[in-house]
Amino acid sequence: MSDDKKESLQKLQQLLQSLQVGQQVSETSSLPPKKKDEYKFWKTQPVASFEEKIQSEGPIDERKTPDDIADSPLPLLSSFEWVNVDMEDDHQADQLYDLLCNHYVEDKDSSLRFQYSQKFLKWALKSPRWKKDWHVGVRVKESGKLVAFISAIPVNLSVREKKIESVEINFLCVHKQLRSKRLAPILIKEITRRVNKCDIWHALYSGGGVIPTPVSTCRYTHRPLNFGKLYECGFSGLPHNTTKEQMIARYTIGSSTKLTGLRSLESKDLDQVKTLFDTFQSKYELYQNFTTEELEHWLLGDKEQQNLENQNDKVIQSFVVENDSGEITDFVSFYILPFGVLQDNVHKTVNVAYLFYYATTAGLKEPSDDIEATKVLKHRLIELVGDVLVLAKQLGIDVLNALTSQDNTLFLQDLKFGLGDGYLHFYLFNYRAFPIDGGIDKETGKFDEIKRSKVGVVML
Ligand SMILES: CCCCCCCCCCCCCC(=O)SCCNC(=O)CCNC(=O)[C@H](O)C(C)(C)COP(=O)(O)OP(=O)(O)OC[C@H]1O[C@@H](n2cnc3c(N)ncnc32)[C@H](O)[C@@H]1OP(=O)(O)O
Repeated sequence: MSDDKKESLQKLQQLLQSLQVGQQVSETSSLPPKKKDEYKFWKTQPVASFEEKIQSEGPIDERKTPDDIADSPLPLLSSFEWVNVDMEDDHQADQLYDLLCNHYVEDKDSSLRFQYSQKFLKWALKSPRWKKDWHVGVRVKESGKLVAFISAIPVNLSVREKKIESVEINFLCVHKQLRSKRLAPILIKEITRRVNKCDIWHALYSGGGVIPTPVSTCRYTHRPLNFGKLYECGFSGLPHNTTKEQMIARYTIGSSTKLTGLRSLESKDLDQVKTLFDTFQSKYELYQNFTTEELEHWLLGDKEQQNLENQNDKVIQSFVVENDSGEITDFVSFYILPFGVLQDNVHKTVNVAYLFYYATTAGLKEPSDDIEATKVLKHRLIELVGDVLVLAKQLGIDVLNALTSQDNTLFLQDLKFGLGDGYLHFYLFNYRAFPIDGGIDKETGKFDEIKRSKVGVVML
């Protein structure tokens, strides 16, 4: 077959892929596209505007001090009250689970919704240096019902060469019956106030909808592991002229991992993993600087998960490759976050895993030329994530999702990840930054292994 023909066949396959896999959940997909002046809240906030030509990077607002910040929250309607949701109290953690389970992010046709378990939420919200005061809820005074939530956790970010003390904002949620009443801006102002009171002035957040102004945009991709179930749930469709059996065969994977020395990550590996990770991450333009304690939390789980009898029940799964000399040459991790199937279906959940952090020594030292180093890295990542597919399948995962961030575009196609229809936009609060490559072509939304992403953060 000529190269031209091969290329057009490949393009056709990619197109088919993008049509068939993944009704990706799109956060804030309810937001209609708006003209820039219609962002009534966001145009009052220290964020870059759409039309702005960034001249230099740095904070937007002039430096304030915590004393300049109001001591009390904005008032709510008299029937509601501000509360801290205590994630150490199972009953309150359950109320948050309930709110998110019924009102958080859904796909476009409301057929799937993220199902963050209590275990997951405790891990996500109680990372080192967490504060109860940053788990902000709104309750109905009379019934005590939790109807809205927003959270922050502390993070030490790097934006290119600058280190920025920040928070990561997540789990913004308003009960469906209270939507479109401008409660979200009040929650955002309140979390900003509480974070500013701690002398922190910047934040990282992400979402599926466009607001002013993404610093980077990545795309979701999906690798079916149980095509039959995904098809039955309506998560994946059948491409023209194919049968379910053919698709199942296409996505079949081996039953055992291939890398010699691959095993679960243990606490004793953390120092080595940290050194490896720091080196690997520093090539990105947006990444988090983790302490060893943070790495332990994010890769091994909180104490509750570390103490689980069956480690397969952990929402975070991490693995290392150890060579004959006892050196850790690679690590890779994924987290598990099911979707609840909302419509009447034989299946109640889709078991979804998301590729999380990884690092490898491959391509770091030898060979020295860039093209060769990339080939070595690509080859290793195909092996490493290839084994993740097997490990995830063994845990009963139906689909592995990955963004086009990190070095993912090097292996996505080889490992049969298909383009989803969801994007993830990354935002910085009170910080102007030049755009950061998200691994996709801005015009077509397709990924390209030549154009690698510079985004090294992964958000839950
Ligand atoms: C220094 C520290 C700083 C800390 C703060 C940093 C910033 C953090 C920012 C938050 C990062 C969150 C990260 C995550 O958790 S992303 C996950 C977001 N959650 C969901 O998608 C769950 C399902 N949806 C809902 O619960 C509601 O629809 C939400 C709560 C999203 C909006 O409620 P509602 O639909 O009832 O709307 P409203 O009438 O109250 O308000 C309308 C205004 O809100 C703006 N809006 C809507 N959705 C989002 C969104 N996802 N990020 C930022 N802004 C958003 C919108 O443009 C409009 O403003 P403007 O267009 O008029 O200007």
